[in-house]
Amino acid sequence: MEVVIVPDAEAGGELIAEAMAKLLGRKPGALLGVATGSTPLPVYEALAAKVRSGAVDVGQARIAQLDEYVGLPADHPESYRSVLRREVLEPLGIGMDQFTGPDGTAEDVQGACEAYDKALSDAGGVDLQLLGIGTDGHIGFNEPCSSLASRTRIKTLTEQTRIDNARFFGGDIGQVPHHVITQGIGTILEARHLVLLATGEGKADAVAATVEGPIAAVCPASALQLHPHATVVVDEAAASKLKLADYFRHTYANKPEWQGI
Ligand SMILES: N[C@@H]1[C@@H](O)[C@H](O)[C@@H](COP(=O)(O)O)O[C@@H]1O
Repeated sequence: MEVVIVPDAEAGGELIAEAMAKLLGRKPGALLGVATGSTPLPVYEALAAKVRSGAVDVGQARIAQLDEYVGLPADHPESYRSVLRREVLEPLGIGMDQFTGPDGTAEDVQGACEAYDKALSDAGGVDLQLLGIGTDGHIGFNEPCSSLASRTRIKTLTEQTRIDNARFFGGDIGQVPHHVITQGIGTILEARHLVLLATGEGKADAVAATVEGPIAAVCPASALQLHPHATVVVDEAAASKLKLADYFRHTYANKPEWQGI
């Protein structure tokens, strides 16, 4: 696992957008896995700026969703499909025909989960999966003690995650669904490159457990330690509880320039 400590969220966004641009340069039809939440926004802004300047062509790029609320109509403004349309697809000029996500409105939720897992592998697998992290170490909506081998499935949110996400529902926790569909941890680990971005002091404990703690289902993001190509990008505040911060700074400062992340 590589840990890159950046000065701020904007620098993290630029670094990851650059990695996405390089990937699309060598594989124009790459499948990019995207996440919701506030953290990835600087990545999408930096990538959109590259599209506008002509530095990257997303004409053939494909976008895959990480997780979704169960029961929100697809056109509800806070369904993750709507959020991604607004924050990723529209700014990048990518159409819905280049997008794939789970059906959070399906009557047969389990069937929808299995269908999405299969759709991802039929699409050739995710090339780069961008991840945020919950304050409890969750990735996607894989709450603590999710199986590290899990596939896309329905999960019940913890109260903490519902409290954290109430801000997107006008602060009304009653509006936050209890159930979600999420790519499983086993599904996420199949992506060719995992890039987790964490910013702010509120993520410092979760980042320390992810990077320097044991691989344990109680911290789902620690599963990244099992992946052959995982990059954790953190700002100074999110890195503040890493014991090996100086080592991570040293290795990143001295790696070959051609290597990228
Ligand atoms: N399902 C999403 C996660 O994918 C995201 O990483 C997390 C953190 O969000 P934020 O980046 O806003 O802290 O929120 C939700 O739970």
